Amino acid sequence: MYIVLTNPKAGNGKALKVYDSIQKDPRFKRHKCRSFHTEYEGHAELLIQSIASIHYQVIKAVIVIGGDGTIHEVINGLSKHHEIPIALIPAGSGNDFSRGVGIQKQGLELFRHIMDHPDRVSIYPGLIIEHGGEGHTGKYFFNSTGAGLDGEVVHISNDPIFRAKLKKFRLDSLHYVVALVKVLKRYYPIAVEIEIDGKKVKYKRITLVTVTNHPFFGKGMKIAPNADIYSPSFSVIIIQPLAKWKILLLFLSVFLGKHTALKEVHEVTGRSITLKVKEQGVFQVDGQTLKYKECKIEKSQHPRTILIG
Ligand SMILES: Nc1ncnc2c1ncn2[C@@H]1O[C@H](COP(=O)(O)OP(=O)(O)OP(=O)(O)O)[C@@H](O)[C@H]1O
Repeated sequence: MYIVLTNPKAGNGKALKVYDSIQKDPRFKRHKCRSFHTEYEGHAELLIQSIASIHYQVIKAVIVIGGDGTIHEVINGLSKHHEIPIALIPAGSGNDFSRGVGIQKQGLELFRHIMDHPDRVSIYPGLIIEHGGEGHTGKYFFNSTGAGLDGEVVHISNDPIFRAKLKKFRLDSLHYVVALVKVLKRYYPIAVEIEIDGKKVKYKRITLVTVTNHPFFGKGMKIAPNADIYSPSFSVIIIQPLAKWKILLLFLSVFLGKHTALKEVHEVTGRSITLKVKEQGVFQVDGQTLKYKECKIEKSQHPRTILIG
């Protein structure tokens, strides 16, 4: 049995169109695909957790139709079932994980490929665990996590009122750019202590720190040009304070991965990273925001099979 999980809101309804096309394909019935649609934020995680807890022995794969937010919920919902393969039919507005893992095909063609002869790759998701807070719970991530400017931009760009306003002016595809401009008006660099594989550095002021599994962030920006999802290490991008005009230059060059030429931008690799901010700060984790004071980031000990095409 295959579980097909669709977020009908992803990509402004694109996921629903993709689902409509694949459920008409004869393979859908032949391979015993069972479909579920998410109904609210966070639903994918709860839904897949309860489906997997009952049917884990017969699930051949979970096929996700959606974007980065949906796939993030799904890996966390499957945190007790590392053996279940996941496939993503990208239908979000950003689709950074799809770029990072190298998915080439789309929609119905990708579905047919996954059913007939999928390429199987194995990756180690990231795991972020809070230190010293109330939760002590971990979150898995496929893309990246970070604090500073990117946390603030994601925080604003996920605000439903902000998104509704952009939609009204048909600017929703530019939500990261508009959020960046908004954040820059009042943004102050943060103090952070970063420990990478046992080496600790205290920064009085940085613009952002991002720990990433693959190069892409915020709809195809090549934030960490040398990151590789198949590597056992993360890429860590540290950006020291920049003049505001230079942040815009950074923003323009990041799509080509050329921003690392700026002297304020550093890219290093590491397997075990601890981030400690002075006051509780906004972290983005796969485009969702969480508040931490201190957190540890490592690769999951369990590989996850991804079906791609
Ligand atoms: N029925 C629903 N109504 C409203 N929100 C939903 C629903 N189902 C899921 N969501 C939420 O929609 C959010 C966005 O989904 P997703 O990230 O997959 O699409 P996207 O934003 O278009 O793509 P991307 O993240 O790749 O830019 C997720 O955080 C998820 O929790």
